[in-house]
Amino acid sequence: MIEAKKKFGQNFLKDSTVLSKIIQAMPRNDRKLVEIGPGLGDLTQELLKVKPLVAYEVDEDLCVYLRKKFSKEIEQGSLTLVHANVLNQFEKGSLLNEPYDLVANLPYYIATTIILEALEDPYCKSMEVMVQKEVAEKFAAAPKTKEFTSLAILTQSIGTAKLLFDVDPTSFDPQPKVVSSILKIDKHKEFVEGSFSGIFETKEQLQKFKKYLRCSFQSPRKTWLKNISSEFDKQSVQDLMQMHDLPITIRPHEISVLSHHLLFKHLRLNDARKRSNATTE
Ligand SMILES: C[S@@+](CC[C@H](N)C(=O)[O-])C[C@H]1O[C@@H](n2cnc3c(N)ncnc32)[C@H](O)[C@@H]1O
Repeated sequence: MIEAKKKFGQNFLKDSTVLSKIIQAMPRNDRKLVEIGPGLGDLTQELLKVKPLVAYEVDEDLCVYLRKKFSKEIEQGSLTLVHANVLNQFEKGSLLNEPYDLVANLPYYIATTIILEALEDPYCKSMEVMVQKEVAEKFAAAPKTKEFTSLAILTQSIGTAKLLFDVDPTSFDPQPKVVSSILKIDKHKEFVEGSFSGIFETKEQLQKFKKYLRCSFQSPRKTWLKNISSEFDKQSVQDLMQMHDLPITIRPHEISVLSHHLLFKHLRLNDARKRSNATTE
């Protein structure tokens, strides 16, 4: 018998209704599938009925169990089981060297980090992941709500994020202390190889946008003007806000994703103009 290990965030999904709802919501296309943390393989078994997959599992004991359980599928090549810490794999590059969809019941202690890595992995085209409900709400938050932070803006700049449904702790063994949710993120078609609608043409621009967001939300209760003025000239920011009809009292979570893109673009242009004036003077 395999004991669940707390240190690896092991809560095994045992509810067949939830399993079939996850399968119903998964994308139907010709892309490869990746699962993170197959655990005892209940979700893996259902996924394999739809298409072949590559699964990353950190726990060697579970890998031994899974190699036996899926010996036929591994031999036939429909399941590739990789014994690895998925975070190390992201560090090396992508989870797969071709476009893929991610479906997983994520280990909660590193769920946010995994989603952020997958967001920036251009080969990952979509995610359907089980996470703690509060985490799903942060990624899928709507503007003007208190959950709408830099995390939601970054996510919704790269794709559409939706909380599909909640999952009760009783669906797992052992039961987690929190309610879980299925989060679906579909990347915008333009986000291919790090290029997105002229806003993030390069990986460097995406990093700059992340820096802009950190600055915009450094004190979430303060006004956006106060936050962003620590990095950019206050008068130019005020002029920009006037141009976009934004009240100077607006706070960062009250600004839409699109407006954040426009503000970021203008601030960068202003900066570039200033730098080129300085070199010609
Ligand atoms: C919440 S359980 C889900 C198990 C199974 N998919 C299910 O639905 O019952 C999380 C799984 O992720 C694995 N895991 C934890 N940390 C990991 C890591 N860094 N890399 C790969 N797998 C990891 C755990 O060992 C466990 O199998």
